[in-house]
Amino acid sequence: MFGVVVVGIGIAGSVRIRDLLSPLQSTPSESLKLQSFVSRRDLGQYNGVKQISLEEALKSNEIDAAFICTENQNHEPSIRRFLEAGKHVLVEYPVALSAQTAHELWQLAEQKGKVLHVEHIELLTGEFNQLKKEVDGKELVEGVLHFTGGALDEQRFGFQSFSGIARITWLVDLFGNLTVTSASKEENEEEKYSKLTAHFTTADNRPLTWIEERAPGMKREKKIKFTFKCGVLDTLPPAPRAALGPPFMQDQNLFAQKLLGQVPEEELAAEKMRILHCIELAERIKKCCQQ
Ligand SMILES: NC(=O)C1=CN([C@@H]2O[C@H](COP(=O)(O)OP(=O)(O)OC[C@H]3O[C@@H](n4cnc5c(N)ncnc54)[C@H](O)[C@@H]3O)[C@@H](O)[C@H]2O)C=CC1
Ligand SMILES: C=CC1=C(C)/C(=C/c2[nH]c(/C=C3N=C(/C=C4\NC(=O)C(C)=C4C=C)C(C)=C\3CCC(=O)O)c(CCC(=O)O)c2C)NC1=O
Repeated sequence: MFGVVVVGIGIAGSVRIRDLLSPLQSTPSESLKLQSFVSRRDLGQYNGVKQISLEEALKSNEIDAAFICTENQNHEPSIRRFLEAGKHVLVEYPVALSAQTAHELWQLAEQKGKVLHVEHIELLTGEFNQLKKEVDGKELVEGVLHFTGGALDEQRFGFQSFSGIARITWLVDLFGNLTVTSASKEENEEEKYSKLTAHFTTADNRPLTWIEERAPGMKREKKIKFTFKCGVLDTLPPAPRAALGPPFMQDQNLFAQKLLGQVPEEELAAEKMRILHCIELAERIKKCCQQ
């Protein structure tokens, strides 16, 4: 059994608590035991789980792993403290807000011999599984991924290429490693409107464009237009419910498998490479926009 503490009780943190309290039967999640949670707010208890302070969590012998579900700005200091305290870490994406920090955090995890797991539920949805099947084996000519969503505060969630890392991850998982060719950002501070446009090329020199548009009240939605040699894909295929349960639950199982030593080294290495590659693209986009 691995004792777990959840840190940060927002949308993601409350789903984590729910899922930890009701693991799917006969899945690796059954080896996780939710012990307590940490919050800046004084909640006392939440769904029967007790609140403790961050210091108590770091010192506690009954806690083996922390789920970091706070805003992006807080990921780095939290991951560092839990790894330093000898705990395994699961963090909601993005792992960090700079490429250098991400590298340092992995180094620290390896030095401490602990698991550093980054949630990427965007790869675990029925929608994405279906899309991946459709794209598989087709030859890309060019593509666009356009995301819209509500405003996110950059102070708390970081530059848009980092908070939007899930879109970069989609493109990399579908089309392989990418190169950023240019990027720009439009903003209207009064209306809290922002639009990021990034251009990439694939290893075969095919162009891909990512647009991330955010404003208060804007509907959370993804649109695609992928042109292949054999035709155009311009709607996300209808998504069957994922057979393995909701995305956060699948992610929790993956983390438990890592703790149990059930994930092959090559898989861990490939995942780490993908995450670091995506963070490096995010960093490159940020630099282009700030030039
Ligand atoms: N909501 C979702 O569906 C998904 C969220 N994520 C990631 O999950 C993380 C959290 O996002 P949401 O839950 O949507 O945001 P949110 O704003 O609902 O929750 C963040 C929570 O963390 C708390 N918090 C911040 N700093 C803290 C600290 N130092 N100590 C304790 N608590 C602290 C805040 O008070 C807030 O309750 C982000 O990294 C986001 O990118 C990732 C995938 C999906
Ligand atoms: C309803 C309001 C709502 C909010 C405020 C919300 C926030 C939210 N959803 C995210 C991702 C995500 N959120 C979800 C799914 C969900 N997330 C949920 O809160 C719910 C209810 C679902 C259920 C379907 C998924 C699958 C991702 C990964 C990125 C993606 O594919 O869109 C992220 C991480 C940053 C990002 O990729 O944009 C945030 C902050 N999601 C929402 O749906």
